[in-house]
Amino acid sequence: MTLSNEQLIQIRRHLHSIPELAMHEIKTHAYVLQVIQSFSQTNLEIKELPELPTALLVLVKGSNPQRNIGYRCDMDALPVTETHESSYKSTNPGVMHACGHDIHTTVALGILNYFSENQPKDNLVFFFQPAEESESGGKVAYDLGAFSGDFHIDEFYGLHDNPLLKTGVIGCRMGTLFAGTTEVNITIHGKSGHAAYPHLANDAIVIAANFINQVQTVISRSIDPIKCGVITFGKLDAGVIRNVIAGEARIEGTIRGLTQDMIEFIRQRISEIAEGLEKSFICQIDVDYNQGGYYPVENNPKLTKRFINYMKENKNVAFEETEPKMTGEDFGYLINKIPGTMFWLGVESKGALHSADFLPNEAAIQKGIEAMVGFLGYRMNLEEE
Ligand SMILES: CC(=O)N[C@@H](CCC[C@H](N)C(=O)O)C(=O)O
Repeated sequence: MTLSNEQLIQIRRHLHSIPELAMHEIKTHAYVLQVIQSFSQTNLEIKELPELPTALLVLVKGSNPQRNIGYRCDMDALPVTETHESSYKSTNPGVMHACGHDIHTTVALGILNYFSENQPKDNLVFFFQPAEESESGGKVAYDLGAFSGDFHIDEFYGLHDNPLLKTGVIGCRMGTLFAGTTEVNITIHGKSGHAAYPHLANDAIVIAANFINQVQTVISRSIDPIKCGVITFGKLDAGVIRNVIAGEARIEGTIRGLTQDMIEFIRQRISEIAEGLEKSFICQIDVDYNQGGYYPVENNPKLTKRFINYMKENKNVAFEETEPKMTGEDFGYLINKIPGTMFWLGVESKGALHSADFLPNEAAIQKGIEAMVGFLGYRMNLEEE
């Protein structure tokens, strides 16, 4: 049975009501599996990964396969408390689909549903991925050998929703779509003490303040202004009470650049600043970096040219050429290994990605499905040049 627009919206709303953090997508995985099991199973094969139990792969067997085409969606949510009131509001306190992965998953289910009813020519491999926001679920799956044998992938596609594009618009570009990122954790070891005796302590909060201010000069003063980079510290923990000097501070952040060279340059400058502060404040500063799978999202030239041309020429699709953005994605790792294209789907929300008032327009779901079903049909009928 082909899912109606109403059913797709119900699926999205159910997913929205059960958001789960990276690597904990247990209810989401069970629900997605239940939806897939309601589809015609004639040409479907489901693969689970015991070492990555919230992931799911589905093969749709083609009628005359020349290749395996992959389609990936991510399923995890964020530690954000939703502000919008609705009948499908998050039932998991403090967790919200604030990045639209509920939309991504529903679009993937819609495309899969279509091809379960209309056998494709090529094999299609759907990857329902856990842990995009952290912990690199895509990389973990790849490194576990998920995309091997019948589930190998020759070319890979995936989307991200975009609140700044009009609903249903497909956005893409040749080259780099998203930045590469690196998570950075800094622990400052000072010495705690009485608020009245600062000379007998070593205030980790003062060191953290200096560290944060100095690091901001990396972007404003160390990098070529024509190129770009981002350093955001989203979390700072220090101290226990107003009249005890903090002995330790912990800062968590993310570094972004459109090239791997830029990311490495920023890392080096942060380490140099930490070393300088260790000397000037006579303290110890540990800096840990973790890039995981968040490589720059570099679209494959041949596949992306074909994708963009199709979207531009299709009268039912509104296409926009987009600028690179500093968002990260571990799809960057997957398309570093397997040629692929990532694109945006406009969802026109006043609230930004990662914000408590993110409110995507659900009408984008059907548009995304139609654009991708159309593209895959076209791509499968092309003779390979
Ligand atoms: C699309 C999006 O918002 N992706 C996340 C990816 C997280 C990357 C990693 N955990 C980091 O923080 O560096 C993003 O924040 O851009």
